Amino acid sequence: MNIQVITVGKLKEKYLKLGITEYTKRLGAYAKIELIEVVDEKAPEQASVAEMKQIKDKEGERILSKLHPDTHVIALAIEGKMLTSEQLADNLDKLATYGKSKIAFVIGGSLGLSDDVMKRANESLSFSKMTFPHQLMKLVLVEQIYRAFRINRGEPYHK
Ligand SMILES: C[S@@+](CC[C@H](N)C(=O)[O-])C[C@H]1O[C@@H](n2cnc3c(N)ncnc32)[C@H](O)[C@@H]1O
Repeated sequence: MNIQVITVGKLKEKYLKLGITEYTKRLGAYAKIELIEVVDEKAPEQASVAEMKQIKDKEGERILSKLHPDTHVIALAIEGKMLTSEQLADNLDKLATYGKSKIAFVIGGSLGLSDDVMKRANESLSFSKMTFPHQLMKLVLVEQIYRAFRINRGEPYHK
């Protein structure tokens, strides 16, 4: 399975980089994982609704340009569907069974994902009703993808 994790902006915090690198390395035993960072747009402090839409649209175009037409896209969104780790694992297992070998998880920038990205997404996934910074979300996501593969292999993983 080829998994893309697409995020907006450059990851700067060292502690997040370390965690993401660690889980990406572990995931390498199960899948081909590609971390893609698209350039973010500078958002003014007091952006109008129109300016915010413009920013999300520009970032969205960059995200969409990274997606192959065959890719099954899972957008991370607060208002998306909440799953248990076992359900996420089952979801990935079913996608593989149906021949979906390209999966992309997409995380929005500070203003979230554009309407076009949400329309392109095959499903949306919520990690809770709380708002997480996008870079921290990336770390939690790669850990959960790793956990999903361990669950599907029946391998021990501390609860
Ligand atoms: C700082 S948040 C954006 C907040 C923005 N106001 C919104 O409502 O989308 C940046 C990105 O992190 C992801 N994210 C943050 N919290 C999340 C959650 N609880 N579940 C799923 N994704 C989340 C989403 O992809 C979001 O676009």
